[in-house]
Amino acid sequence: MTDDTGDDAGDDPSDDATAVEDLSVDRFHEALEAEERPVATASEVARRLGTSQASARDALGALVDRGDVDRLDVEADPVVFYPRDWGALASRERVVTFPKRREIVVDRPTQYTRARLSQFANLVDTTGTEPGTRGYLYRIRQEDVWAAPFDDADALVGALRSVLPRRYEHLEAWVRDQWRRAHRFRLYTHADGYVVLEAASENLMGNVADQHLDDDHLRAPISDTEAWVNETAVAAVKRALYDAGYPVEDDRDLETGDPVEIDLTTDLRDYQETWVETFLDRKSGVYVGPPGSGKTVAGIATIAAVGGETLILVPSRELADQWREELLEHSAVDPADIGLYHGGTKEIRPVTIATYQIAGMDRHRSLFDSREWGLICFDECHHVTAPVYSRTAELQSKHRLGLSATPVSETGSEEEIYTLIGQPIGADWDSLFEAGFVQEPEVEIRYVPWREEMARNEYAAADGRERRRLAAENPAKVEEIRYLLAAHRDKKALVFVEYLDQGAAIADALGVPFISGETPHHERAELFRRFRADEEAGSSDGGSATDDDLDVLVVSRVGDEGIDLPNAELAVVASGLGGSRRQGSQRAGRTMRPTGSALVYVLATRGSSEEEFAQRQMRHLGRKGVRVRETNVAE
Ligand SMILES: Nc1ncnc2c1ncn2[C@@H]1O[C@H](COP(=O)(O)OP(=O)(O)OP(=O)(O)O)[C@@H](O)[C@H]1O
Repeated sequence: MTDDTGDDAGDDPSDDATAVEDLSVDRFHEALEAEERPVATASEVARRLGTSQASARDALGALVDRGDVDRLDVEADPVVFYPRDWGALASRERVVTFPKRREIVVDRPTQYTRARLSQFANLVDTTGTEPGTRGYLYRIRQEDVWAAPFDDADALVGALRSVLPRRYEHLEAWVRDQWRRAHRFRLYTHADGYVVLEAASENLMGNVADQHLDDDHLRAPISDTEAWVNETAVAAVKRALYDAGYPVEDDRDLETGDPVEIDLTTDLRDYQETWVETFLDRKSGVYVGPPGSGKTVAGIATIAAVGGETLILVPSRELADQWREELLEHSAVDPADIGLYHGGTKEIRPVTIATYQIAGMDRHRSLFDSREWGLICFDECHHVTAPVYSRTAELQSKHRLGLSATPVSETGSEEEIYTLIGQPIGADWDSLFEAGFVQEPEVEIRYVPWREEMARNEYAAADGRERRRLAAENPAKVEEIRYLLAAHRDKKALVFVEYLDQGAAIADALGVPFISGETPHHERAELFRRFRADEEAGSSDGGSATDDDLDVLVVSRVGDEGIDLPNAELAVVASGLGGSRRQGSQRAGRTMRPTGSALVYVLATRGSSEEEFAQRQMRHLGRKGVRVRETNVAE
């Protein structure tokens, strides 16, 4: 271990006394800001404060003793210092920019700053445990710039400048470049009724469009910069150009819906108000929150605020009826203004609720395609299947709203949802748990259906141990694991399995390592080290994961044998429900940190003996005072 000593230790010692007295956490923070790094060595702090390295080190040592700053000794490197908690730095808002990474850390952001940032940046993470002391990490991604609700690049850059402490030329240039990309292609309706793709230059039409579009996407060129679009390929054209980095503006003319009068009768909670305001600003987005967090109610408030004809798409008829009831409960809408469009009922009203199934069918297409909806709301949007996506992508609407407990679709691609609906809004689950609106369970049992006919049949035909194994290895569990990891992407997770084949298959599907009894000891030790590494590395590189870090491990029984992974915050028990009760609660215990913030999800195949085991285990845990919740996963 090397200390950060010596380089300028010979400075005038009279500096030292003043520096030690002077160095407040605030000044340390200013030094970090100037360095554009979340950590700093004593030499760097000394340079920024204009004092000697030795005195800076002493002053930092004093801050460490007071508990405001932490230090990390990195082998063969100088010691680095970093604030223990961004939130403990000051009671006022603080914005630190890392322009190269296009990241912004805001400590105690005001509502204004959060609202502004949400227009052009994505909330990646929050740190700290108390709501009032949280640090917020935002990242500006290209799709955030593309979807930013501004009239022009100047207005967007103006918004950027209004929250950042100073100007960042490169960052602004990048933002302008991304903005430009999003305004190079446009679709419009020709006076004769057909759809035209227009490029900003001949070169774009010749190179970009030619390279990325298929022959059947365009019918014929109209000019050097315009082409006649095959009307069944509108969505495909939008998708292909989006993937090429050129999102298309859609200015097609469609029949305009009538205004709708709906008064909300329920008072929104603060966070719901923020969701709705953010949505109105952006005109599109996905409300992402845990089950029961009030997405439907926020959706109804959005319908009321938009006040235009609304199409609500839901996965099942039952949900269509439920939506109708919720609309009546939370708003003063006239029941005659709500139409149901599914199965035998085919009503189009100011607020129409239809199933995805109908929306994806060719013969109902014109009903949806021929008008411009004020708002389309995609409920449970992660369940939307690919054909429905391509169909609804062509639906024209002024506003698109998705509701989801996870932004990841069943095809495993969140890009799809972001492209077709909009950016996630309100993904900060922990604050909902903290505010007590939604109770975070300690253990949640999720009953997973069979999704593959073959697996279900095999199960039905088997017996004894084989039957138990097949229930344990239900392939639908893989999607469920993916979903849970995505919903908690900032948490370190362990996935426990009983069977080696299953472990290997899950690890393969997720692209993460699998540790079993067959894994050589040194490899196992190395993987555990990388899983634990983040906490330490987090302080030396500002929390961004290095290539070496592991966030997810699939572990077979060996994981149960007293290994110590204190930073695991999430456990998914994919199989092993036939095991002893002791083993079950041990698995739960493994991830329960002293703070009690770990979550355990137990997956049980619906209609199998796993269900019974899970319930028995649940009663056992319940008696021990553990909060347990049961959830049925939709088919
Ligand atoms: N602002 C509010 N005031 C009072 N009750 C509310 C409010 N928002 C939501 N609720 C209630 O909380 C419960 C959950 O709300 P809601 O159905 O909107 O959640 P959700 O996130 O859509 O849930 P799910 O994902 O299960 O569909 C409902 O009983 C609803 O009436």
